[in-house]
Amino acid sequence: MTDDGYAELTSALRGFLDAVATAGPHDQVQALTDDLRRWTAILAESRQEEGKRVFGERFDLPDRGQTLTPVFAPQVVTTSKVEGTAWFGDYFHGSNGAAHGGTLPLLFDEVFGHIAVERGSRARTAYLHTDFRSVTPIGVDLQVRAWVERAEGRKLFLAADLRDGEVVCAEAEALFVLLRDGAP
Ligand SMILES: CCCCCCCCCC(=O)SCCNC(=O)CCNC(=O)[C@H](O)C(C)(C)COP(=O)(O)OP(=O)(O)OC[C@H]1O[C@@H](n2cnc3c(N)ncnc32)[C@H](O)[C@@H]1OP(=O)(O)O
Repeated sequence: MTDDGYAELTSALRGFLDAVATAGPHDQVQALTDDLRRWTAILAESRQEEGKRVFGERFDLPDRGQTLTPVFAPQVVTTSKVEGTAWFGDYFHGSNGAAHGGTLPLLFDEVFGHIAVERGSRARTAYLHTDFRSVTPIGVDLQVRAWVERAEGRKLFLAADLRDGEVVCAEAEALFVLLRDGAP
C-alpha cells in the first residue's frame, strides 16, 4: 500500500459520514456548511476524468479508496471465491439498528466484483437478487463470502451470503456478463 495519506483520508471520510449520520441538532451547522463548501471548491480544482481518480480506483487502498459501499476487507480472493469481513458504519443505518436494505446489494455487488476482477474479466452485473434473512446489525464485524456457481460462455452465475456469527443476515445471487471486446 502506498503511504500517501489516502488510506487515512478514506478512513477519516467514513468517520465523518458516520458522525453526520448520528449527530443531533447542534450550533455549528453554518460553520460545517462553510467548511464543506470551501473543500468542495478546492477539490473541484483537481477534478479528473475516470481512470485518473483516487476514489474507487486505487486497488492498493482499503475499499479501493471509496466510501460508497460498506467496509469490505477481503481475506481470500480467488477466481472462484471471495471471503472476508464486512462492516456497516452508522452512515448505512436504516432504522431500528439495522442496515438500510439497499446497502446489502451494494455490498454484494462490490464483493462479486472482486471475483470478476480476479478473473481478469471486464464484466457488468446483469441482475442481483438479495434475500434478507435477518436484520444486518450496524457496527459489527460480519462474515461475507461469494462464490462462482457456474460459468456459461460470457455468463458468470454467482452466489453469496452475509453472516453475523451463526446468523445468516442475507443471501444473494447474481449474473455477471463478461463484456464483448470493444464494449464501452
Ligand atoms: C475489486 C473490486 C471491484 C468491484 C467493482 C464493483 C463491481 C460493480 C459491478 C457493477 O455494478 S456493473 C454496473 C451495473 N450493471 C450495469 O450497468 C449493466 C447494464 N447492462 C448491460 O450493460 C448489458 O445488459 C450487459 C453487459 C449486462 C449484457 O449485455 P451484452 O450485450 O453484453 O449481452 P447480451 O444482452 O447479449 O446477454 C448475454 C447473455 O446474458 C443474458 N442476460 C443478459 N442480461 C440478463 C438478465 N438481466 N437476466 C438474465 N440473463 C441475462 C442474455 O440472455 C444472454 O444469454 P445467452 O448468451 O444465453 O443468450
